[in-house]
Amino acid sequence: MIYAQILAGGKGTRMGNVPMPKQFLLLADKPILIHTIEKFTLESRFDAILVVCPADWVSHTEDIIKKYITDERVHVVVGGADRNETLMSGINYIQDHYGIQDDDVVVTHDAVRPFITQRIINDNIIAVLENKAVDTVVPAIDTIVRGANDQVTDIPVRSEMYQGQTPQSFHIKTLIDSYNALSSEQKASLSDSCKICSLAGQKVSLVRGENYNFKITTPFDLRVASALVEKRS
Ligand SMILES: Nc1ccn([C@@H]2O[C@H](COP(=O)(O)OP(=O)(O)OP(=O)(O)O)[C@@H](O)[C@H]2O)c(=O)n1
Ligand SMILES: O=P(O)(O)OC[C@@H](O)[C@@H](O)[C@@H](O)CO
Repeated sequence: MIYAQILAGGKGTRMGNVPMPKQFLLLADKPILIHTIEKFTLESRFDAILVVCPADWVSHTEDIIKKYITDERVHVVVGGADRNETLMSGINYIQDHYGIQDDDVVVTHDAVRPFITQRIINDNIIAVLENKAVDTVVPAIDTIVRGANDQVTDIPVRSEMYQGQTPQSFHIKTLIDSYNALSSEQKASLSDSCKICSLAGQKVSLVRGENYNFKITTPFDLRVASALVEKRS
């Protein structure tokens, strides 16, 4: 089976003083989350599309899905305290509702990257059917500088530097085994799901993202996203 998992369990604290987690804010005529779900419903190879949201936003999430989406593959799942706990809540849902087979894979995506393209989804599906873990990246445009205590400690070669996006796609059994192999300190330090696999010694393949597939994190990002949507329509 090929699953999609949309990670919508965050609080959006960097968005500042807004009335709801950023994934539920309107982008033009509908919530950011709905734009993202729509892109996944266009892909017929997904057997199920899980939307993992905060526990106290389940009924709101169900309401907006009912309003905007007619695809019966979409299911709402309760997320966790951090992003990887949310990811694993979705995996537990798959285990409980469908069972996990040897060749099952999942394409996971941030709810707040609504400009994902069908090309990126397709490349992730193709890559994850041949590899255990896949990351979507764009080449670093700025030079990346490593620093500590107000001092430069390293300036890595830029052509080897990328910025991580999502989707991040996994062979599900490998993801579970890799996650279970981590210590609780390692789990707490992760800001990225592919790192689960790389810390566990798994190879992670790269798929080309798009600058357009940016994450809406701050009020500035929301203004850029709104301008892009308005220009398109
Ligand atoms: N417990 C969490 C935390 C984050 N996410 C999701 O992971 C994606 C990317 O994370 P980020 O931009 O960091 O979202 P937030 O954690 O909501 O934002 P912030 O860090 O500003 O609070 C978002 O779609 C967010 O909903 C999640 O599913 N579960
Ligand atoms: O570190 P942040 O909380 O901004 O983001 C966490 C994740 O969303 C991030 O790991 C993916 O978007 C891809 O790197």
